[in-house]
Amino acid sequence: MASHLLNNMNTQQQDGIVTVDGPVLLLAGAGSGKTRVITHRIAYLIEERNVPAEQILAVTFTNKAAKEMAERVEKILGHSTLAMPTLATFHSFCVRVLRRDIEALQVNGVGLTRSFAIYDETDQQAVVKAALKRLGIDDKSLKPRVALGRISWAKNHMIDPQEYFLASANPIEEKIAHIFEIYRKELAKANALDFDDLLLETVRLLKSSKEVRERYNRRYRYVMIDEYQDTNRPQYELMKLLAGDHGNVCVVGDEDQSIYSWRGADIKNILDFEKDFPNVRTIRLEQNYRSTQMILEGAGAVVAQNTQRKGKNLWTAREGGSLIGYYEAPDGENEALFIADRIKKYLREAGQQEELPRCAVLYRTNSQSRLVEEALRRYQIQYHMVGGFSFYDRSEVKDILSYLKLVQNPHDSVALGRSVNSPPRGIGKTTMETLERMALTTGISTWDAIARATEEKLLPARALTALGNFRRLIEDARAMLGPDFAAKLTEDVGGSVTEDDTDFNFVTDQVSDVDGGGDTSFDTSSEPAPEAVVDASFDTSFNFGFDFGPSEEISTIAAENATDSDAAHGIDVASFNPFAPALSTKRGAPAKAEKPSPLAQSEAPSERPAFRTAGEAATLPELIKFLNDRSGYIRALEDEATPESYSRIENLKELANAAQDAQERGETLADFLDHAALVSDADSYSAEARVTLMTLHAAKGLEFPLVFLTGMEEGLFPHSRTITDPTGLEEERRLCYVGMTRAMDTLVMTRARYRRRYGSDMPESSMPSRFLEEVPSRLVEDLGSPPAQPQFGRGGGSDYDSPFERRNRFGKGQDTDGGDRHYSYEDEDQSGQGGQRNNNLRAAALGRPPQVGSGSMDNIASFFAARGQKFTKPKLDVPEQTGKTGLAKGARVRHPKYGEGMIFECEGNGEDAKITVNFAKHGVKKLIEKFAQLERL
Ligand SMILES: Nc1ncnc2c1ncn2[C@@H]1O[C@H](COP(=O)(O)OP(=O)(O)OP(=O)(O)O)[C@@H](O)[C@H]1O
Repeated sequence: MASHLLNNMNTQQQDGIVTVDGPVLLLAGAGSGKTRVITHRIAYLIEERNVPAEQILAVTFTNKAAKEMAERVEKILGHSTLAMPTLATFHSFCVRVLRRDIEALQVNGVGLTRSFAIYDETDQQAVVKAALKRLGIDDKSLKPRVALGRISWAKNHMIDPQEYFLASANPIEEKIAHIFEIYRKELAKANALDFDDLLLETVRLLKSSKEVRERYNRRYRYVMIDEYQDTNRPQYELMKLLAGDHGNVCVVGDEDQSIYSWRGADIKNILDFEKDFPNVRTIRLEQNYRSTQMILEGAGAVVAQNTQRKGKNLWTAREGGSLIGYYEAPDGENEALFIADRIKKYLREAGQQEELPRCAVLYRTNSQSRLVEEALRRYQIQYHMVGGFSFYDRSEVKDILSYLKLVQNPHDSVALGRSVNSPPRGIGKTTMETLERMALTTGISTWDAIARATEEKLLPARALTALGNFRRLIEDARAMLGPDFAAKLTEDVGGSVTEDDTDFNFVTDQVSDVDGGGDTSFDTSSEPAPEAVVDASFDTSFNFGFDFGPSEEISTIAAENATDSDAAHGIDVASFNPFAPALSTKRGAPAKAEKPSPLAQSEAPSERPAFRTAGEAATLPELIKFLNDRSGYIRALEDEATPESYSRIENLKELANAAQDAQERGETLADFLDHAALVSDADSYSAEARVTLMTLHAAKGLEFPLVFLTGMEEGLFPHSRTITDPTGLEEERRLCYVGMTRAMDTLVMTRARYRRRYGSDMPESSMPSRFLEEVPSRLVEDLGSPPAQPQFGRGGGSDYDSPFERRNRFGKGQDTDGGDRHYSYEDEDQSGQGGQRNNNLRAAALGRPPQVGSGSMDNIASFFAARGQKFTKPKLDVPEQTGKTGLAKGARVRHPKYGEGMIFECEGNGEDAKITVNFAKHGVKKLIEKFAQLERL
């Protein structure tokens, strides 16, 4: 059937789009248009096959990919449909399923409820630490992170604590099995799941409940799984369960881009798909539309060294292109400066031609970003870093999120542990230990332990008062989510309540809400909210949206009315939806709750009315503001009165903004917390950024006209952990392939001959990555790497002797324009007289003129001048200084790295004044005064 959706698609792509019935394996090489095929396939199902959108499910790995897919589908369809297919990540899909159906797993009413919490790594660590303590294991002999890694490994392989114990080969493994068991029980008690559990519990649910499974199979008639090569065992099982009897499952992947074995991904899933579904149709996408032939050939040559692959003949019509660039810097700093220089040039040149010049600097490990960041700052180049310290990881944000988690699920013991004394409210370690012991011995949650301790007066009066206040704070916040809260508030401020307003119904089905689907198999009928119990003495004096007045100690909800059950407050926190109007509109299914909330509009807080319609609960930003204030958190930060504490306050305000955005998207408290938990590193990628820094893992799926692949050194890439492990090494090679194939027009690979490791004073010599050797030399151009130097004071010989260099052109490029070039400013290690003399000797040996002032600012300037480029001295991101610090010859100084020394010589004046210092332990160093951080002794 000719369809406009097949326009501009090659034959294989067309096949991939129209083959919608039965199992399909789409083997898609890098840049071969798999995202394009998936999105067109979805549009094809909707437009040409008249499949209702809500019957389509596409699962990806990142929120970013899911979002992009949704946008692309909408664009292809040329309109936004009321019903959209479900485009979700594995984890978010599982959260939706569990938020709706997890209670089907309960046995005799025992089991997790829909208001379960999601534990992130910090929460998990807290549980593991407590388990270690309980077992009397020193956390230095067994690191919590290690134990957690093993637990996660076991879960990803679907091994339970007992099986783990039976298979354990040594006492450490046995201990981990015990920790695993405690960990499992603690999470169950806290009504919490970790990330791995989200998948495991969904699989368990779909396996154990035929009714639930069939409902999802009826709902999702067409299932697509992206990045199938990265699926682990639970994801594989989930795929099979979702494929159901209809078998309309299309998996898309590239075995050469499988890079997540450390997260349990099993490359066999893709290699064996044809065995799992004997009637599978396999389609190979082999035309690459992204990269030049040079880049593709280079990447292909690298990955061809792997044995675990099906093999593809990836080709491109983009013949030629520039050679793959290679630069070998003397050290990490110079590597970074080289990159910054190239980027500056690229942005200047490309900026005139391309609409949006974009480039990426890719590295194997996050810590490599530091030097590149510093160099970019020196060059005043703005950059965007993916995977830095996430907003949701900041301690103050985590603290307030813990309060919110507790409002959602008071049995979340980790959230309670985090918030109970933050800010300090006199609840000491001993009190908490007593409560935890009580919880442990009686099998109740810490929250319930507080109630019991209060009832039975098991703790000193002071502790009980403090705990009572804390408990009331949470109860008050929970009460804000109850329907009667608004009526109460309205009465108190003299507002009028209409009859219609009083029977507000909560929308209970979050799965449909999020999907926007109207499938009847997902009954979205509203459930009436249970009666709310709010004491008549409820204090409404705190003024929502403005100033929250008194802190917790004068909360007036009577303690006796603060009960533990969700129903007691008339809220079902899992299904509670304070933003029903937005939601109902989205779903096109008007409900009684549609009456627009005055507070659901984006008014500035100060413009909001101080009352609301009865039946309306507080909004999410109001709840956050209430907690910020009544917990005393903001006040404590204000009291600190430091720039740091003010910036923390700003972060908390930003959290309220995030909540406002969430509200406008129609999200519930549970959605908001889920979102905060599921935000991942890769999600911070911005397509508008001109310069992006990220790890190779995060770069998956992206493309850039210019890509730098840095740190191409043995031990760094491939990572030292994998060097003796053939399987690990193959994965590193795939990672290299992923990195290289991100480049569209230009690929530059760099390495440093010497690199500082583990903060060592002396940089260590490195060997070029074996992956460099695997790129045929005819594809490589040396970008002017300076010749290897004998390294002075570094204890290592020249790596010119490396077997890789001898065998490969990498690292032995012709130094076409002569000169011993260093992108170095202080070049402290070589600026001593001896170093200079030997550099010049080396230069002479290579038939080049001796250098003047090697490694100094002037040298850089002359280097650039020699290349016919204008050298603009970079402005550094450091406070301007006069350079006239009064340091003179003979003065004694201390340097942060070189220790004590005496000034030997001072040259120049002003901000570029240079100082030569004779350091007791490190000899003579020439430093630029304004950067040297010298302390006068
Ligand atoms: N038939 C086509 N004609 C023109 N351009 C195409 C075609 N198919 C794909 N492209 C372009 O090729 C590039 C790569 O496509 P896409 O991102 O879908 O590839 P991919 O297979 O998902 O890549 P990877 O797996 O490497 O991340 C995009 O810029 C896309 O627009």
